[in-house]
Amino acid sequence: MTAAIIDGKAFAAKVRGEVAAHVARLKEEHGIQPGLAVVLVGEDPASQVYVSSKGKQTVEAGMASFEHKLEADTSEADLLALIDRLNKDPKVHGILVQLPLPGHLNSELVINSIDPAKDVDGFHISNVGLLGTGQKSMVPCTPLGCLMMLRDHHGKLAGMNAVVVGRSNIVGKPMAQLLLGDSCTVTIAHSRTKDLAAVCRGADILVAAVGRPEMITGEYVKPGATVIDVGINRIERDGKTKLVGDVEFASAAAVAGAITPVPGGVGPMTIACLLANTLTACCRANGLPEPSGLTA
Ligand SMILES: Nc1nc2c(c(=O)[nH]1)N[C@@H](CN(C=O)c1ccc(C(=O)N[C@@H](CCC(=O)O)C(=O)O)cc1)CN2
Repeated sequence: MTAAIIDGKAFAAKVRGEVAAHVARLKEEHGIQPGLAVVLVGEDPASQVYVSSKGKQTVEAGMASFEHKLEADTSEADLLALIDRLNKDPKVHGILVQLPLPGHLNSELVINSIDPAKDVDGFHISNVGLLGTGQKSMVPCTPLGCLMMLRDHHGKLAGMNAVVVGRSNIVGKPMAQLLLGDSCTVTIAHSRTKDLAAVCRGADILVAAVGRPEMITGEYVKPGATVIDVGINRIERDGKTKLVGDVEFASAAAVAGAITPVPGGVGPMTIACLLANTLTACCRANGLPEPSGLTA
């Protein structure tokens, strides 16, 4: 079998187009412009690229972008004071603190200081609890992007066996909650799961979010399964730096029914869903109906 490629880049462009159309209507009919504030602490090169893409795509969607770039040695008190100002700013509907933060800053404390209604990353403990209990919340962008691609590919997901490899708070756990919300039978597997390959071979939907380059090979894939690769790993190969996922693409694609590539799969959906979440937060803040198809 040769798998169909799920084109995240094209799908993300479609989502961004839908967001932009909603934003234009919000402005025309209500005089409201959604605003997103992104906070970057330090100079991590990958984070700088992601933050700059976020700012560019926010503006392209017709939203206001507020970028706050802070020195790597910024104190926790100064960062919390900035978040407090953004929480109170009516022009700001979404706040995102780019991760990872420098080691001297307490990420949990910082994230939990964001107003949950403006927490467009969906990482605040209140949003985690709301999602876990099936209530309306802000949903983490990467898992939301994966869910959108899966729904687009399969239609209904009810009754499918889903295995999520990875138990991070940012991807693995919320991904499992979302799949459960769509009535999948969900297994969360991880580095200490016994016979991981056999567990994965039970999956109709296999989500790889382990953070280990190309760990999931074709041996882990059930024939015809849909494989979603969340990994973004930079490796050295043949003297060059290469971006690879957590899935060994060639061997997995030979067995799977559908697969997301890296790059061009889940990654672009992360920023598209950030824009969708900012729009959703703005609609909620103004008591307006939420855009359909752009939330979980
Ligand atoms: N506060 C947050 N921090 C981080 C998040 C997040 O969702 N919220 N996720 C990642 C980084 N990230 C967004 O911030 C992100 C990662 C990758 C991509 C992407 O489009 N990747 C491309 C490849 C780009 C490249 O060459 O590096 C792809 O996969 O095609 C977008 C956003 C960690 N931090």
